[in-house]
Amino acid sequence: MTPEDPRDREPGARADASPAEAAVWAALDRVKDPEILRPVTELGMVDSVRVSPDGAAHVGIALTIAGCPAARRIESEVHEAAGTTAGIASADVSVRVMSPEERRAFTERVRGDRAKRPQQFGPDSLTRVIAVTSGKGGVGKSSLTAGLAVALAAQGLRVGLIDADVFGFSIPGILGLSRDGRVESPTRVDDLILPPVAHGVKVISIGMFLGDQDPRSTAVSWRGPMLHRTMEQFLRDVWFGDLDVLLLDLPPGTGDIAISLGQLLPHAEVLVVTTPQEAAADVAVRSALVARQTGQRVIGVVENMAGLAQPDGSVLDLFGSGGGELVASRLSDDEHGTVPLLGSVPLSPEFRASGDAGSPAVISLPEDPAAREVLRIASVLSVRPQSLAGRSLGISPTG
Ligand SMILES: Nc1ncnc2c1ncn2[C@@H]1O[C@H](COP(=O)(O)OP(=O)(O)OP(=O)(O)O)[C@@H](O)[C@H]1O
Repeated sequence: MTPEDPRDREPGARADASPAEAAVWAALDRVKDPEILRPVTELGMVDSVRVSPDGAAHVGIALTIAGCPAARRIESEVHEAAGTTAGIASADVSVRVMSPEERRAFTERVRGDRAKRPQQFGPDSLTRVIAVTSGKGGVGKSSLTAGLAVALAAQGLRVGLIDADVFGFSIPGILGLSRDGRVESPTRVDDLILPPVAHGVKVISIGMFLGDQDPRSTAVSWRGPMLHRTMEQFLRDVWFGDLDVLLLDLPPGTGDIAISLGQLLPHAEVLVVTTPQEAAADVAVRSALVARQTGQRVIGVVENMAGLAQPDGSVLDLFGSGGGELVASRLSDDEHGTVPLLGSVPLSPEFRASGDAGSPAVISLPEDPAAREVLRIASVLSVRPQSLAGRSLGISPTG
């Protein structure tokens, strides 16, 4: 046989496909790995496609691990894609687990050769990094960070979110990745850590690394060096792929994490969340000044928990008013320019309830006044601020 002899080729391989098989391959091009967000065909996960004369499609796939939720989802989406291809009467999918060699090749295909890999989010990275900070706890920083991340992803941006609030990690709950005391954990393929994806956002949280411990009753009481190492590992070993935006939910205040992240990500931009309470302004300003000391740039202030609309049309300013404006003006000076108040998110019981239910209001209740304001702030953020006025992020929406 000559090398060109078709009988030499792998049975079911794409190069050898009949028209019906080619149609199934094309349908499988649209099935994406739910964590890597790239087509399973491109990732080498489809072994073979065969269509018998009676229109039955037989698809063989190779997964890194079997039985995990992502694996079940890939299997069912492959089945659905093959079964609904025009001209296909029925479909079955056979699944096998990759060998260690195949897994190694897979991880290299995903992130490139370790030695040649650039540092994720380093100075040359095109990813915009936005750290969200606040002076006090409980001002809604995590809720806003999660809402902004989901809203940016809904605009078609590739978004990652690191929950660096080690003492009060609440992002998995808000994004529906935590149920009955169990937090969805990242998938590990050898030394590749793949973050779970929620509402289009790749999410990593300290709450995902507690093993069997219930996050509701587990306290992370680590000292500075341990926290620093964890943040370093999040930035280095968790594979986010090419992102347009990485959001970081910082713990409130000016502690070890804020300083570590300032050192690890000196080019990050900082968003300050505060309440309308003027008395809270000092502490919010201080959290922004720590970020500035490490070279980060404060791009704006968001006021949260502003006036609650009453049924009679009046507005109840539960936490006073003017706090956001005050923080923005205190952070504006000749050296740093004007720090804008990017928005004022009202109190909304529905916004809180949807966060508690793990279903962010920006998706489940986009007409809610708080959700609407978060969506508006996200659209302001997706255009570079003042110094590069009007310039878009330079990215194209993902399909
Ligand atoms: N605009 C809003 N209207 C009503 N409730 C809100 C609003 N924003 C946040 N909340 C609620 O306030 C509580 C605190 O919010 P969140 O956990 O986001 O605060 P935080 O600043 O991240 O707190 P910490 O940093 O201490 O973890 C949550 O129950 C959240 O649902």
